[in-house]
Amino acid sequence: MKTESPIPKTLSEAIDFIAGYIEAFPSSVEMPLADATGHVLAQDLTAPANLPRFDNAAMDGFAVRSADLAGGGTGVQLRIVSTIAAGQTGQHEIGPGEAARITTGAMMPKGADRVVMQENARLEGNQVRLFTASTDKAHIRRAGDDIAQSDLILEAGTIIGPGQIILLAALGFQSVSVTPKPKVALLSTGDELRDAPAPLIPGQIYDSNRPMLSMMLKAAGAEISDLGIIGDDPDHLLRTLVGAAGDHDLIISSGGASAGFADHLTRAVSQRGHLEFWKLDMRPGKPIGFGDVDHCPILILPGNPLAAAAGCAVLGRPLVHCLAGRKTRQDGWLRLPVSRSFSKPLGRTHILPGRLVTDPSKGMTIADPLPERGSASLHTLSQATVLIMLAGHQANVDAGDVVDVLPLWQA
Ligand SMILES: Nc1nc2c(c(=O)[nH]1)N[C@H]1C(S)=C(S)[C@@H](COP(=O)(O)OP(=O)(O)OC[C@H]3O[C@@H](n4cnc5c(N)ncnc54)[C@H](O)[C@@H]3O)O[C@H]1N2
Ligand code: MOO
Repeated sequence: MKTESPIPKTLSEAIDFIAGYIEAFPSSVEMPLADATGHVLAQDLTAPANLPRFDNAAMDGFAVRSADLAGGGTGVQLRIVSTIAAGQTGQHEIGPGEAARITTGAMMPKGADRVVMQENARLEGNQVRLFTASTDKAHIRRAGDDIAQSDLILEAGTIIGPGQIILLAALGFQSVSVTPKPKVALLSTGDELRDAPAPLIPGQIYDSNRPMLSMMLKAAGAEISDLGIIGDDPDHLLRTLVGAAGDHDLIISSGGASAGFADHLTRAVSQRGHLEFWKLDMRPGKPIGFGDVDHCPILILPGNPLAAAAGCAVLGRPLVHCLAGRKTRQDGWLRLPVSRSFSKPLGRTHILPGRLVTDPSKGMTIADPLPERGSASLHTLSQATVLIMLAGHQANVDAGDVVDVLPLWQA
């Protein structure tokens, strides 16, 4: 699948390219509410009922008629004719000179148009004396004040989290229509890689990218097929990619992305598809590539762990989000002051692993780059919580300048 768009060279062009390239799933599945967290809503939802469902008391106290409080209203004595707890329906209509004892959330009785807090009342047998003014707050939550029946409550493309679950639960939804999770095939390449507990001979290392990428992509909403480690054998690699392309929505690889004699990925993609872009003007992550194998999109991440993590955060996650139909593309990016100054070549995006810290002088959150250890540093990755983005157009960044910051491990 070759597109006519210009070939992306910068990270932001690559992000835009991917958003234009990927089409969200047209299909949907019905998901029980209890399992829906992390899924993306497939259709707009409207409210089947008002919220609150009925006029109810916002405070524990006494439901009364405002007219009885007229003329200053302090020290007014009313007769208690009923008690209404949350969950009960008030049977009595409150008449002149009458009050109902009521709890927070209980349905307002007919006739009453305000609640006097019990802190402003004194019980005197079956009477209550009220110390309040008719200008005080009414303390009633009106039906439909929060959400009106038929209101659009959640748009297709919304990611379902606890904030959406509480609303859906309150409206009585038991299930929702969501897009299926994108099926992502994940592989590592390199003859040097082994999975623990296999013993290592000199020259070999354990595959650490794959477990990290798997967690990052699952958190982003992907269903992962682990294709394991593929050695530096071009035929085996091509067979693996073609096999995965048939029943996955996306392939993500790490390693073998650059131009060394054992780097076969870009060639494999060119044989069975199209390499849309390769090599971005960014550090780390320069050899990142993107294209398709038999029409299945593939993101080729570099082997260096920091480059793999950064590439997954800036391009892998958005790819999964696009496939799942997630609406907001710039999800998660923050604008924060950076803790120290930097100089870098104009035109190139620099991604610095860092942490969020509090600026002691201002008490504000700022982004603090970790000491430079190179893009193979697992120590750095284990300490980092954010990626600090120094944009291509910035040659000099001073301490306090506001930069783009992306939480590294977020969903
Ligand atoms: N002559 C050049 N050499 C390199 C260039 C270059 O432009 N010219 N670019 C460097 C940069 S930048 C990067 S990033 C790496 C990326 O190369 P590859 O994607 O081909 O990655 P590999 O060579 O396969 O591996 C690089 C490094 O990472 C280790 N690795 C690979 N996979 C894993 C894994 N799953 N878990 C843990 N570690 C992994 C691998 O052993 C290597 O040490 O190329 C530079 N070279
Ligand atoms: O750019 Mo490589 O991607 O430095 O590690």
